[in-house]
Amino acid sequence: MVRGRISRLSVRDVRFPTSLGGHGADAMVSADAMVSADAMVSADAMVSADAMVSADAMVSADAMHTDPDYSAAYVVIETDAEDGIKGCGITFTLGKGTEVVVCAVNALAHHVLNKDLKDIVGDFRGFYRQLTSDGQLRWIGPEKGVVHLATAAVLNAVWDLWAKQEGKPVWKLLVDMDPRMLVSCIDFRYITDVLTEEDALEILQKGQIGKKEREKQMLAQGYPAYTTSCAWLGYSDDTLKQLCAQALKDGWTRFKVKVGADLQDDMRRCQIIRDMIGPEKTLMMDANQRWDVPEAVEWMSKLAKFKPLWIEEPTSPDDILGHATISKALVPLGIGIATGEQCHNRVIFKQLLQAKALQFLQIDSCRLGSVNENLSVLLMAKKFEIPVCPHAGGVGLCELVQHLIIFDYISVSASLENRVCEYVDHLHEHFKYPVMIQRASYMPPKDPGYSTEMKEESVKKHQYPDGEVWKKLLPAQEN
Ligand SMILES: C[C@H](O)[C@@H](O)CC(=O)C(=O)O
Ligand SMILES: [Mg+2]
Repeated sequence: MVRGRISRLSVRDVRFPTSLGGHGADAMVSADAMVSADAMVSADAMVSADAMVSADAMVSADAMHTDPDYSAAYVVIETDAEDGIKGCGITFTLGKGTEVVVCAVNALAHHVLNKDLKDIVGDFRGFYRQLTSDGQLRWIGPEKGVVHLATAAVLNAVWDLWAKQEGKPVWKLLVDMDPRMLVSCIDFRYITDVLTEEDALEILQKGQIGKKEREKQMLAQGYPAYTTSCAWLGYSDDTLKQLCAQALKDGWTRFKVKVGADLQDDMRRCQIIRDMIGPEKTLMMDANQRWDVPEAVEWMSKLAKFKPLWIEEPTSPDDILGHATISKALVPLGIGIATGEQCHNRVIFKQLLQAKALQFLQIDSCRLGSVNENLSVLLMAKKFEIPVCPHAGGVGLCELVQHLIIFDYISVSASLENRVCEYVDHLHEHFKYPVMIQRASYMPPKDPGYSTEMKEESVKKHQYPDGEVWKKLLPAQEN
């Protein structure tokens, strides 16, 4: 039973210095500037202040994410109910970006404070619309960029609170929810030309057939995953080989490699990985928006010999027609286009689908407007029969998105064909309910909530700029 009035909202800037080990880097970092990847295995194995590399030292002219300190704007909402249950929400950012998102969360807070949770979830579409239509904040969106990341953090906290009060993990809350209620959480504004409320209801009603069996299957086998942990651009060949060998030992069969900085370097690294994983295992490539459209086609035609399943983010995430052109050129070579981790909202996804611009759709639990907007994208993907292969990694993205993709399989897609969810092996130790991977698959979480709650000691230690970790690092940065 949903209860309580939201009495408090707090938001904190939590940053992990992952860039020190080259983790998460999708841009080349000069060898001199690099700190050994081994130095940064966990937050506790912190590198010393001397090892801190200034961002400027790493940035090259065509840099993408050279120094990604994985970070989160971490929102906690409390209610006046006696149960003391809190809702925790995050959105994923990189370093400095967090302080901007924190401001936006504070600017949105008045929409949540003093609201009854039952009124929020009783008209979730209306509440979503209220947050995304704030008369003044809308101008710096709408439904995109910082303000939308902030919306995601707040709504993720609301979903966590709701699921915790119901005593269910979010995936199960969604699976058990009546299709009409699910539909009532979605804002269909701007997408009714491809998905109406009636279409959504029909898809969800069809999804009821065989639901119990699929739930059992998920609980027994989990949802298939691929790993991005072996081949960040910041890793040396030796680190790549070592991580790849370990991943093979651990049973991984699908691997993603970062490409796009230097063709000869890509050729060498892709050859190393193919040699290690053999011809049958799956290889994906990720360019993180590196190329212009013709360049993407040309570059990928050269990497085609390594048989990638997809090229991810070949160009600007906003260039829908550019993606369509690339897709037309590369699909005959057996390479699909994957994109979504920086897709602003459901409208961009709608157009990517309409333009046949992607073969794999990558939802992101913290970029779109939480579960609400992700539901609309899952349903559109189903309508267009495009497999959803979520973006995860960062900090907490695996924890959240597993709920969405497990729900998608049980209640929407009913298929595992060509579907796989990203996994990155960083920072899970900071979560109270970390993901569980078995046999290279996500095992459905059993704890109530959205797996968003962080350990308080981790938050305290990594809070920027006054957490213990940053107090040690910052003086070196200032020198
Ligand atoms: C900056 C991030 O690490 C980004 O490179 C992640 C990404 O593209 C992915 O996981 O895919
Ligand atoms: Mg990517």
